[in-house]
Order: sequence, then structure tokens, then C-alpha cells
Amino acid sequence: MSEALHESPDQKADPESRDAALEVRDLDFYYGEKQALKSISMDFRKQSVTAMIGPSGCGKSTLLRIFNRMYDLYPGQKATGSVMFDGANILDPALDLNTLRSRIGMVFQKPTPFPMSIYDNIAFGVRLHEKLSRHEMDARVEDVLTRVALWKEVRDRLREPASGMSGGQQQRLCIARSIATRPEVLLLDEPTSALDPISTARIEELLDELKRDFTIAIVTHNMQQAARCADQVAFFYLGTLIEMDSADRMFTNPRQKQTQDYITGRFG
Ligand SMILES: Nc1ncnc2c1ncn2[C@@H]1O[C@H](COP(=O)(O)OP(=O)(O)OP(=O)(O)O)[C@@H](O)[C@H]1O
Repeated sequence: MSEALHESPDQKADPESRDAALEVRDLDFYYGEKQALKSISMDFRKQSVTAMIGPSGCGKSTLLRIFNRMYDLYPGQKATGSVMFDGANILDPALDLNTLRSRIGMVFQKPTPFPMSIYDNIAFGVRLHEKLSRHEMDARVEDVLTRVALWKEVRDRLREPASGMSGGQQQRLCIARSIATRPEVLLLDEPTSALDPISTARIEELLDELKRDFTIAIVTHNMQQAARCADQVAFFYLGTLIEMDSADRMFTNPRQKQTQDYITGRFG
């Protein structure tokens, strides 16, 4: 593991939770005076998909954005508690953010390709972190485009602008771009809400494939999607984690009435 994420002895991960890539403990988050997350504690298991569900405004996206320290860009936003990742606390102000963001990738709701060629969309982030030869970079681009099932579609137009791709292709390109720096964790914030059903199905298949190598955290409003893709599901309400369990249990026999009401469409 990288030495760049600094580690202090008292921040070592609990051996009991060795299979957790992210360990969230007593996490509070504030937008100025407004508290958006309240005392969240949960683990995100390695090589699995954790879905975060809950009504609009319950704090799902806020939680996801904490994991790559997006809130740093906005004065007045503050997180307390801890999020342990590979022995370091993500909330630690001394953490190297470039390294963190190369190890925890993020994919947004709307496909956001850079205004450059398909090839450079992948190569751009890689160049910031690794010195690869031309041949190695070509191989990396081919590898990640193959993994997101785009290679055959775009191999003959790698130098063309990414903006000429369809929405579904652009989103797969964004996932390829995120995994090109070989992160451990992939965060996806409603990655299919702007896509048609066929593109959505391809992304869902892709998640199943990618979880062999990555820890995946996904925010979704789509209960069927959570049921299809997720291993664990966490239900949030008004900034609080109400319940977290295996997807099977959450969708068949949740412990809390609020969860039951939400997944059966009685509120939210
Ligand atoms: N920049 C901001 N400034 C102030 N409050 C904010 C800001 N962003 C989000 N909030 C508030 O924080 C709470 C959580 O928002 P968040 O976007 O995390 O919810 P969400 O569950 O992801 O919602 P949605 O499903 O609609 O995307 C909401 O009450 C929201 O109004």
C-alpha cells in the first residue's frame, strides 16, 4: 500500500474489521450551522457493493463526497469523527488529497467526460500519478476500456472528442477513467439516473464485474437497482443511518419500520 497516506500508530485499523475498506465512526457533517449527517458508523466491505438508499436530502451524497474530501473545496463545511482507510483517517487535514483521490475514485450522476479525446480522458489522470511509456499508456487505455466493455466500440476513434459519445458510453468512459489510476474504492453517485435502460443494465453488469477488484459504494434512488447490484444496503433518513444489512435481508425482512415503509414506497 502507498506510504503517501500518512499513518499514525493510534489510527491503525481494527484487526476485527480487516475486510473493511472504509470504516466510518461517529461521523458528523455540517454545512455551516446545518448538520447533514449525524453520528454515522458503518463499514464498507472490500470487494463488495454497498448501496446507500433513502429519501431525497437524507445525506447519501454528502457521505459519498466525504470519502474523497470534496468538502475541502467549500469553506464552512466540516466533518468530525473518523473514516479509516488503509490505516489513515480520511478526515485528517494532513492527508495528501491527490493521492487520496487517485485511490478513491468518483463517478457522478451526469457523465462528465473532460473536453478532450477519448484516449486523453483516460491518460490524463494516469499521467498525474505515474510515468508510463507510450506503449504502457496505450496498454492501460486498452485495458480499462476493455473492462468497461467500450474497447470494441471506440478503438477506431480514440483520438476523437469524448463529447461525441452517447450518454451511456460517456458514463462508461467516466468509470474507465476512474479505474485507470487503479483505485481501491469506487464511489458512484446515482451513476445511471441519466441513462436509458440498456445503458443502465450495462453499468450494473459492469459493477458486478468490477467488485472483484474494487470496493464499490453507490448512491441510488432505484430500489430494483440496489436489489440487483448491492451486497449490503444502508438506509438513511434525515442524516441518520437507520439500518444496514445484506441486500437480501433489507429487501425481504428489514428490522426497522422506516426501512420497510421506504422500500415499499410508502414514503420518500
Ligand atoms: N451545499 C449545501 N449547503 C447547505 N446544505 C446542503 C448542501 N448540500 C446539501 N445540503 C443539505 O444536506 C442534506 C443532505 O443532502 P444530500 O445531497 O447529501 O442528500 P441526498 O440524500 O444525497 O439527496 P438526493 O437523493 O436528493 O441527492 C439536505 O438537507 C441538503 O439540503
